[in-house]
Amino acid sequence: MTDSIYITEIVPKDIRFPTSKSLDGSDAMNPDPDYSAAYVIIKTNHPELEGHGLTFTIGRGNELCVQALKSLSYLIVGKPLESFTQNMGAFWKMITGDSQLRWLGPEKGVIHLATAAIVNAVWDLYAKAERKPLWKLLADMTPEEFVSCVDFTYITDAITPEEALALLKAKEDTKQKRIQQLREKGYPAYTTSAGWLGYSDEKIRRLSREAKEEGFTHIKIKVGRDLEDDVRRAAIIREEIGSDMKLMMDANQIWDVDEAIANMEVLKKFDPWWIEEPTSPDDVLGHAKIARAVAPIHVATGEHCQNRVVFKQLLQANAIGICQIDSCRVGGVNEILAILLMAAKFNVPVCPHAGGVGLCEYVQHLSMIDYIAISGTMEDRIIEYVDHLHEHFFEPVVIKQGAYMPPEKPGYSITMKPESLETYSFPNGKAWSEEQPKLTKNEI
Ligand SMILES: C[C@H](O)[C@@H](O)[C@@H](O)[C@H](O)C(=O)O
Ligand SMILES: [Mg+2]
Repeated sequence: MTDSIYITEIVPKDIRFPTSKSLDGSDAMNPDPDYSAAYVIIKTNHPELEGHGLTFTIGRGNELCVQALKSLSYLIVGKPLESFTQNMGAFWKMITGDSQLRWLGPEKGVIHLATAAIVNAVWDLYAKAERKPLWKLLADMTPEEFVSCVDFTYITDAITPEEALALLKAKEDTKQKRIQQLREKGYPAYTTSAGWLGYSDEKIRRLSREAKEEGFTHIKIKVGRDLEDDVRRAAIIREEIGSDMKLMMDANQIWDVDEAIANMEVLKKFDPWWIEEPTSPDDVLGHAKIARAVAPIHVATGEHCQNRVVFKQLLQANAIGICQIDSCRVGGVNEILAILLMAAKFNVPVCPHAGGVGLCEYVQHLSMIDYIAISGTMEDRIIEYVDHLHEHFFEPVVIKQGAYMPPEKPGYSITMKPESLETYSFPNGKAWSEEQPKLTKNEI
């Protein structure tokens, strides 16, 4: 039905949540994030049909992404949706290929974050027009259609379209079984909500206990501000969760390479499953050195990995044991599919970065499509879950017994409620224009 749909306008919005007040989301590098979204609504000639998308930032500078969205909008406004959906790979190349805008990246930074918001909004619109959740839209594609969504530029030395096709064809016959499995049991989640760096020891203890009671089997803790603190906090969490549950650690880029190796030598006694972002996200060889030194602890990274090329190098250099795709750090669904295909070829499990605002809503679709059509397995795979801000979405994630249940409404699950968009609009929404009292230390 996409042929009669025209894109008439895009409406960008600067949305910010004052999460820094309660230190939700705090880590060694980012002590006081305000979870934010450069949000975009794609309007069409059908008033009831809109595409929604966002890119995640942590507050100041969100306006730069909003401006970049406006700059990109001329590439889609006035065009029929079908001109994109008939070849989604070509659509992505067009959006990232405007030479003047490309100069700002290429394919990295603010312009790429904004690209993700627009690309994801087009996928949301496409899925809504087809009346399917995004994961199902992709699951119903033939391997040929699926491969045509991917731009293989710069990655053919790691995976060719023919190899991708063979990989997808090998999973084709068993897709339905996995869809059924997902609908029955969901996709396992881990929680980061217990271990933010700004939380008190008592709060960490309580939240770890609650996470275990809620059925989570994996929990992530923030490290990196102070080694002694890390040891104390890890000991508290291990005390609460016991030795069966998996514990992951996230340093959010705070260490130099040798420092990461030395600190993990101390922290390894808590049996971490992975160390996430141990150093600069651009340092492929540094990650590889750390990975060799800390094995069998895995190195995980990706939330600040700027594009498929850097993911390719991380995989080629054996620098990561866990591939952490981020739904809007790279250029949206199409580029994610490229990374999922490469990770499957290199046999590296994908555990997406989520949390933020809207990231859980997004990434559940991506892990599900990885399971249904690409890797075909959930072994050593788990989706991050953070228990914040879901109430602002029309179709918030559903977690049952520590697992994400597949979304069933059409689209990419990212549509926010109008009242939330209004209240958290920056700087004039009520949440920002009315004086908010700061929380006291005890309330945190
Ligand atoms: C500032 C943010 O909350 C980060 O701490 C968060 O994305 C984190 O790295 C994560 O892995 O969830
Ligand atoms: Mg992280």
